[in-house]
Amino acid sequence: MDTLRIEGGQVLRPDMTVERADVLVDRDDGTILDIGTDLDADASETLDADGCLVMPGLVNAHCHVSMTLLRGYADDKELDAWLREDIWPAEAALTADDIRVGAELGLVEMIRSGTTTFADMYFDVPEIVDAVENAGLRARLGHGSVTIGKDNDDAWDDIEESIEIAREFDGAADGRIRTAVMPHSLTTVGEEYLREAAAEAHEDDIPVHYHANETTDEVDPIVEERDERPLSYAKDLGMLTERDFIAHGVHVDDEEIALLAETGTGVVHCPASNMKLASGMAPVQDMLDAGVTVGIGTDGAASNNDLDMFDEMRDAAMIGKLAADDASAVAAEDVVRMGTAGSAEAIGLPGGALEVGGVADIAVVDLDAPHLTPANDLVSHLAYAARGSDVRHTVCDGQVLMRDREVLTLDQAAVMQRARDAVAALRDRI
Ligand SMILES: N[C@@H](CCSC[C@H]1O[C@@H](n2cnc3c(=O)[nH]cnc32)[C@H](O)[C@@H]1O)C(=O)O
Ligand SMILES: [Zn+2]
Repeated sequence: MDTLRIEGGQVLRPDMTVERADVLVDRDDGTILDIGTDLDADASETLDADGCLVMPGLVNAHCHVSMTLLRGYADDKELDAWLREDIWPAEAALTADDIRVGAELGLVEMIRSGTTTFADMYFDVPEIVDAVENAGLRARLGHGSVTIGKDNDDAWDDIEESIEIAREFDGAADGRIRTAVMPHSLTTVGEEYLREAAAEAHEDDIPVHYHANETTDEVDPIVEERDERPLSYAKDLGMLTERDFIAHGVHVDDEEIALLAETGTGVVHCPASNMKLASGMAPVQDMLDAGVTVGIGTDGAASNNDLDMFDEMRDAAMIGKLAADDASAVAAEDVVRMGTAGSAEAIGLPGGALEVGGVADIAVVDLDAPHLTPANDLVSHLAYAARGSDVRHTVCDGQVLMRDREVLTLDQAAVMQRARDAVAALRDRI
């Protein structure tokens, strides 16, 4: 058997306790064979975890990965103006090659910061599928559709593309890639398109993922026009089911929180994006109390401006306390759970916990740093003090994607240079 042993570290268990243990991985099927001390099998490969914390790979549950190219391109604006004035015109000029290199840049960034799994809404998805397949991550990918401002034929074409992409690539990369149908949001996609997209997705057991209740500008028109809250509208459209997941959920009232809990719909909290675009503060503690499945996502790099899930967990804890006006809200354990198991559950992919028989999606965090000293509480450190750059090794599906801070599946320097060149050419075109 082809095995990998991660040895000498401390291991974060699903109940958020930490114990000294080695982890033995079956590289053939990508699962964890054993966790403990004195594992006797001779491993084909070892990773040194002395002085490190071995934790589940982080799960970035909402991203637009190729937006790394637009990092710092337009800042300091609220959502609607930012999208319409800056982002959508720039995205209209992106080529398939740009999408590819932007995705690879994002994947390098994720691997370097211990993210093994992500959910992504973008376009030119075949490029992203191929990049993910080669880079070795796990992902739920989809084509984001917008219908406002388009004639009926173009609108249906965009919806059809989302459905076809989802059908074509579900199960790609030996099952590491799953898909979702991804209408952009409840206000940028018209009612008949949303209804059809959800019906077609669910016919094939494919989830629906969309932005919802991100800003009051998005909520108010729905309430005015329909006299119902956005998530009640989404439920009528058949888009609020156990397999579906929404991004943001900032402006949700108590009834909508109850709907999310009842239907089992996942919510992806994106704290940095919500702060940067001044969208608002999501009532995360209220959602957790109601039993809603909550994960964490970075959103695109242009509204963050990085893909570091450690930053995101800290932001989630901080803004969660402010929103609840309670320093005990959204505690360290809660954010670490949300950034791992909560995200995995929300997007319907395996991972987020280190368990025998579970997938071997693992981040090894180097604790030998001034900002992680002393080791009073390692879960606290993951939530409040660690950074993506503390990650030393990253493993996904049993394969080592980064060893001793060297990314093995992508040529980091070449990807960065191609990204710089792509953006120089893009700026000339715009
Ligand atoms: N097919 C669509 C593209 C949709 S992809 C998903 C879109 O979400 C956009 N996006 C990024 N961050 C956010 C956010 O926070 N809220 C809403 N949309 C966002 C992103 O720029 C991208 O255009 C089209 O042709 O316009
Ligand atoms: Zn988004």
